[in-house]
Amino acid sequence: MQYQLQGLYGITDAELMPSTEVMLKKVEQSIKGGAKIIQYRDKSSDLQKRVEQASAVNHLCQNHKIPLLINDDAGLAAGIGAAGVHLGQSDGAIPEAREMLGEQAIIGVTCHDSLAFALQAAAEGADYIAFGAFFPSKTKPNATPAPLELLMQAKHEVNLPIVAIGGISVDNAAQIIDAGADMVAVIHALYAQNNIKATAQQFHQQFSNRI
Ligand SMILES: Cc1ncc(COP(=O)(O)OP(=O)(O)O)c(N)n1
Ligand SMILES: Cc1ncsc1CCOP(=O)(O)O
Ligand SMILES: [Mg+2]
Repeated sequence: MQYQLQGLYGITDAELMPSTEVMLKKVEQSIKGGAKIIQYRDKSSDLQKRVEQASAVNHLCQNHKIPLLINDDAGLAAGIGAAGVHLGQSDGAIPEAREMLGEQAIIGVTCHDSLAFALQAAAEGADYIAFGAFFPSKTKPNATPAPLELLMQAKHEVNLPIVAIGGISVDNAAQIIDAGADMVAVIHALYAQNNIKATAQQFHQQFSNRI
């Protein structure tokens, strides 16, 4: 299936979603509010939990025709038939992930604050590039800071959809989108909210204003 790589990109979080049931409810609310891509991100080594949760979220996403990407783990993505994988700079090679997942899979790559990483990811066959953190992140306080101007520069120099991540909220998303981001990836400012659907709608609105 061809997916639209634009809009709100929700990323799951083990602390904000302490059970699979809570995870499914929160992710569904975000999709109903307009999230276009979901990532399953769990940094634990509990393989059984990871398989169970990733499979459950994958079913939910498939029902809504939304792609689920698995963070870090192309093997898990292949095992549960997810739409793709998100790879950091130390999470394995793009060609190997492509081999495991196939031509249709979405492979996203973390580029931190580096245009050189982005150009390399593009040359190796990535489907999107991700920069950040653009703002202080509650989820990942030590993430490399990235400047807003990088988005505009990448827009001109790399022919791939761009994800911005790190401390993005409904209050600062507009400047990120104006600077050239095609997607905003959000954890805390989405999934820690009481009304996740309404928050997702607010993010979605900021993209709709520009389409
Ligand atoms: C969409 C998106 N962008 C960046 C990241 C960060 O990936 P990585 O640098 O590998 O860090 P971890 O998320 O694995 O801690 C991401 N997950 N998603
Ligand atoms: C995984 C990751 N990589 C850079 S910042 C970040 C966390 C994003 O979470 P939040 O939206 O809560 O800042
Ligand atoms: Mg990673």
